[in-house]
Amino acid sequence: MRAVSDLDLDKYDADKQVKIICLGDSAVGKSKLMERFLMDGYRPQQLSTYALTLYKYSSTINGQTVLVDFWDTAGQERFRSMHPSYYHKAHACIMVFDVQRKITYKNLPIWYKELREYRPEIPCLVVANKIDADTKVTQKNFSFAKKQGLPFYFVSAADGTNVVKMFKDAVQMALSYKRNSNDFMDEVMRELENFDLDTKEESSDKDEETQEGKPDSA
Ligand SMILES: Nc1nc2c(ncn2[C@@H]2O[C@H](COP(=O)(O)OP(=O)(O)OP(=O)(O)O)[C@@H](O)[C@H]2O)c(=O)[nH]1
Ligand SMILES: [Mg+2]
Repeated sequence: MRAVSDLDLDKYDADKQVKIICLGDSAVGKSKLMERFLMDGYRPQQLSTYALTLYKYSSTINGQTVLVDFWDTAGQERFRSMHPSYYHKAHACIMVFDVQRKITYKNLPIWYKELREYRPEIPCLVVANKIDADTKVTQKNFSFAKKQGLPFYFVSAADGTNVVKMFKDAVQMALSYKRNSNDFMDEVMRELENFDLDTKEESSDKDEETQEGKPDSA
């Protein structure tokens, strides 16, 4: 088994190579989302059976090939803390919770705090997964993302809803961050404000959180 420190992190300095990490409680669907997105044509490359999985993705954007490494872990999540090298040189973060388990939403501030300790500036997408399990859930107002000024996505790894859009945005944001440009991020934020997902408007100002920024378990 290779230790994370053995990985060649310098490669992420190359122009068109980005690293995107995934955070969130255990069983929210991080791995299933990656598998859903990468299913056709890209096979996950497993570096370690229990510590870290690296999913390789390449895409041609404006005639240029972009290489993306999606980092995914298992196991450590239960401590809600990652090894610093997990964050090292990451260009974007996908932060996932499970709409079926409120606690995973309430834990987002813990993940977000640690992310910002290591990577204060990188784009971070907030992802509500498993919306297939409850069609009404998209009417709920999960305000954490809005409060933090982060892009928010309702997705389902099971039926694929919004998965490609979310990942493609993540790649673009990572590239845009690498180029020190906020243009794409601004564009996405504008677009998501008008994004409808074929459902009703979110109307209520009600919050899923009981205490702002204070999860009820730590
Ligand atoms: N209904 C439904 N179930 C899902 C969805 N995504 C994942 N699951 C289920 O949730 C469970 C956990 O998914 P994983 O992708 O393994 O979760 P994870 O976040 O990678 O979990 P760890 O590796 O333990 O951190 C599995 O049983 C999946 O089948 C989804 O969109 N809808
Ligand atoms: Mg996993």
